[in-house]
Amino acid sequence: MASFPTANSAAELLSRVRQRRPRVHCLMNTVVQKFTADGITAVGGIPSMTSSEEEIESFVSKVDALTVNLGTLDAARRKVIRIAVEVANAEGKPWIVDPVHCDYSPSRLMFAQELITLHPTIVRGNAAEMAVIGDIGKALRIQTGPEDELKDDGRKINIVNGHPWMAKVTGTGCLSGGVIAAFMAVEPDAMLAAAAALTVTGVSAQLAARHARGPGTFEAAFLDALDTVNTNDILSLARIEHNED
Ligand SMILES: Nc1ncnc2c1ncn2[C@@H]1O[C@H](COP(=O)(O)OP(=O)(O)O)[C@@H](O)[C@H]1O
Ligand SMILES: Cc1ncsc1CCOP(=O)(O)O
Ligand SMILES: [Mg+2]
Repeated sequence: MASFPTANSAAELLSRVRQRRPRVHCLMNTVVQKFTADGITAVGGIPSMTSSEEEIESFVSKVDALTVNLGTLDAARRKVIRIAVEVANAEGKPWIVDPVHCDYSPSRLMFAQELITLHPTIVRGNAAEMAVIGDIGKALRIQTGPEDELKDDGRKINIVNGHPWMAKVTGTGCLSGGVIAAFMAVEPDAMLAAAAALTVTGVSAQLAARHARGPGTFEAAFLDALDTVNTNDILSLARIEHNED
C-alpha cells in the first residue's frame, strides 16, 4: 500500500537530497533561471540550465530529473523540450511540467496537453493554469497557492505551509518545480517526493519571513532558509493534511 507523506518523511528526504546532491536539468523560462538555479543549489541539488538543441540530449542523459517550464516559450524551446522529454522517458528519468500561463494562450495550452500525453511524472500549476489543463492521466496533480493540493490515484494531500510574500516574488512556483525535481531524483514515489519538496519550501518561506521586511528582502532570506532549514524546523512547522474524499 502506498504511504502518506509526513513531516518525518519530508525531513528524511531533505537529508537524502543534501547527501546525494541530485542533478536537475531545467528547461526554464528566461525570467527566473537564476532564481530557480539558486533555489535548487541552496536546497542541496545541482542545477543545469541549457536550452541548446546541440546539447540537450547529453545534459538530460547526465541528470537525475528534469523540469519543463513553459514560460517565455518559443519555437526553439518547444523543439528542445520534445527532445529532452524523449530522452528522459527512454532513460526512465522523472520529469515535471509547469504549464506557465497556459490559460493565456491556446497554443501554449495545446503544447502542454501534448506533453501530458508523453506521461510526465508530475504536472504543477497555479489555480488558473490547473483549471484549464484538463485530464493529466496518471501524473501526480499539484495545484499550488495559499494551500498546495496534491492528488494521485488514491491520495489527496494539502500542504498548509508557505507565506503570502511567496506570491509577491516572481518565480516561486517555477522554483518549486526545480526543487520538486530534486526530491523526485531521490524518491521514486512522486507524492512523497513532491510533498516533501513543498513542505521544505513552505517551511523555509515561513522562516525567511521572520527576517524579511518585504518581497525583496524575503527573496534573499528564502534562499538563505532553503540552505539552513533543518529537521527540527520541519517537525515543528510542517502542516501536511490528508484528505479522505
Ligand atoms: N498566500 C500564500 N500563502 C502561502 N504560500 C503561498 C501563497 N501563495 C503562493 N504560495 C506558495 O508560493 C509558491 C508558488 O505558488 P503559486 O503562486 O500558486 O505559483 P505560480 O508562481 O506558478 O503562480 C508555492 O510554493 C505556494 O505554496
Ligand atoms: C515566471 C513568470 N512569472 C511571472 S511572468 C513569468 C514568465 C512567464 O513567461 P510568459 O509571459 O511567456 O508566460
Ligand atoms: Mg507558475
